[in-house]
Amino acid sequence: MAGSPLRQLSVLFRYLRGERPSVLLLAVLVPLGIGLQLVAPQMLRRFIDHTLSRSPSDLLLAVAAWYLAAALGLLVVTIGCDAVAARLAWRTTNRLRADLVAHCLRRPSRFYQRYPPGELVDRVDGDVTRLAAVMSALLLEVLAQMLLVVGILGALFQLDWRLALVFAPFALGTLLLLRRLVGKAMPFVAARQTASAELLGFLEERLAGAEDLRTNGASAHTLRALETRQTDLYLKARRAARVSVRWPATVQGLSTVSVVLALGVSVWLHGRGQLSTGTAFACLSYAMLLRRPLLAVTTRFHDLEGAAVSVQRLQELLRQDDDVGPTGTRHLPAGPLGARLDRVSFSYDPGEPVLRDVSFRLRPGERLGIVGRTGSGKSTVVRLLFGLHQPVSGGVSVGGQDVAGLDTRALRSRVALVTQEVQVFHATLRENLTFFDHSVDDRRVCAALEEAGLTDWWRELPDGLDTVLGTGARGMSAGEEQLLALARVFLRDPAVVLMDEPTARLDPHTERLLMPAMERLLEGRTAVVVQHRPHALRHVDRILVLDAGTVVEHGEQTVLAADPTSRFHELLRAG
Ligand SMILES: Nc1ncnc2c1ncn2[C@@H]1O[C@H](COP(=O)(O)OP(=O)(O)OP(=O)(O)O)[C@@H](O)[C@H]1O
Repeated sequence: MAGSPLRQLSVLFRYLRGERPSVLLLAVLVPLGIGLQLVAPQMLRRFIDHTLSRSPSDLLLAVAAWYLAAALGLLVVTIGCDAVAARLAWRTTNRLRADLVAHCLRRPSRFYQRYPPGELVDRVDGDVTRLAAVMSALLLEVLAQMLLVVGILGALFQLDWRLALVFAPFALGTLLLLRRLVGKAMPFVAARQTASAELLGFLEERLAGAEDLRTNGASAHTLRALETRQTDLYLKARRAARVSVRWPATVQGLSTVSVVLALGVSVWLHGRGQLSTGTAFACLSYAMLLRRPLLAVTTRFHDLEGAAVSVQRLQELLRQDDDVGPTGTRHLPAGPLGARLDRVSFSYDPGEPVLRDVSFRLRPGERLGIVGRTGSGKSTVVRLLFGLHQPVSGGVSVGGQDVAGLDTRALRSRVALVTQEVQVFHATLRENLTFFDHSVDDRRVCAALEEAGLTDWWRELPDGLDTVLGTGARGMSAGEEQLLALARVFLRDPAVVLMDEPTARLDPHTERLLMPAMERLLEGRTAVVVQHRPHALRHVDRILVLDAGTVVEHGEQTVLAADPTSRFHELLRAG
């Protein structure tokens, strides 16, 4: 938690670069507002002194008119400043939010294992919103109020240097105190925000699994766990509030002392005939005015510390630069593509290898089925071919090109991955298939649905291709969702199809219904299909059996199935 809040927040100024007109406008409005605030006590001084010296009423009226004009001007400038600063804050933080979302969209699956969706939402939205609230406060209250303090001291000096001498140590002392205290509450604020994000992550996970929790009788446990987390958040929030509240109270006390001091010095100088009544009144006005910026800056530091912690959390997120795909620039040749693993070893973390010396070669159009016990490394092979990970040693290639050297978009356009997880977006059926690419012709969309065997289903939908699917809209069965995933692949027409247990969450009957569509999809394409149930691998040419990351069998499916001594035969028999 190193660094002061202001240093942490300075990273936000990068986002101010594109906002020159608003920044320039603020650069004019803020000093103007400060000038108007400083000028008001001077008007009062003149008014009082002219009144006491019985000056002509025209002069008094003119001073009063100027005072009113200054007050009105200040009102207009304050409203203008607030509006420009709020707009600036929203525009800059919206850009920050967009950067964060773009960054998250590039992250691999392990990033989402590290940050559950609820916690990510708290960072991408909660932290950014906290920053939006503070950006305007930062611009207006911290910088402008500091300027106001300097302006007041200057005005006092101009009135009488002895007055300035009384206030300068107070203002300086307050600022030094603030400097010492700034950042002290940050560890506590960080603990509060982490607890809050964890609570959101917990809620998101438990509400998403509400049905499972209810049917398995785990609701009471969930409520108890919620209470524990809420208590933790409450205790951390209370601790942060206690630490943060210390110095507004200190500054409040100091500023009261300064007003009493100003009053005493003014009365003393006035009594000795060295200060006019108007000047004494102006001095008191400045003393009151000085309280405002110092108190505002002080109380705002609580928010600023919270914002600085948000920036730290956002920076931590932005530092996660483990990219989701290969970073190369090469493209794949047109036409059918082969695939190859050449003596590949791989481990997720430094430690036990997950794959050891795995090799196979697929000619264009050839289909490989991978079977093996749970945890034997089947999905890892698929992820390597999809460019989600790089091997520790050995080579992974598609179409004769090393996957690591390929352009990610080029790879994804020719290689498709189907898993058991199907994300149905809250969007129309058409958008769910085209991934929001509105240039795709409806005829191609319908053809893809037909290939997937979904024609009867979608024709029954109330709004056809415009029917909204997903949460809160038209629900789908697990089988229909899986067919939708196949239709997405048909639409993209890739050369290589990778399937990672696409039917794992389906019952055998639904799985059988899906088989014709899967067979159509694999026809004429190079494919790697991972399946737990070896019976579901009818449509592949070759079989590779993995055991603890090592290839223990590899051959033609028909040959292995017919050989009673083979591992594959044993797996088939075991069912
Ligand atoms: N993201 C990850 N980080 C660390 N270890 C992982 C990760 N994903 C998988 N593993 C580990 O790597 C090993 C192989 O996992 P993999 O998912 O490839 O196995 P699998 O054969 O597909 O298993 P299953 O049949 O259960 O899906 C397992 O021990 C697993 O715990």
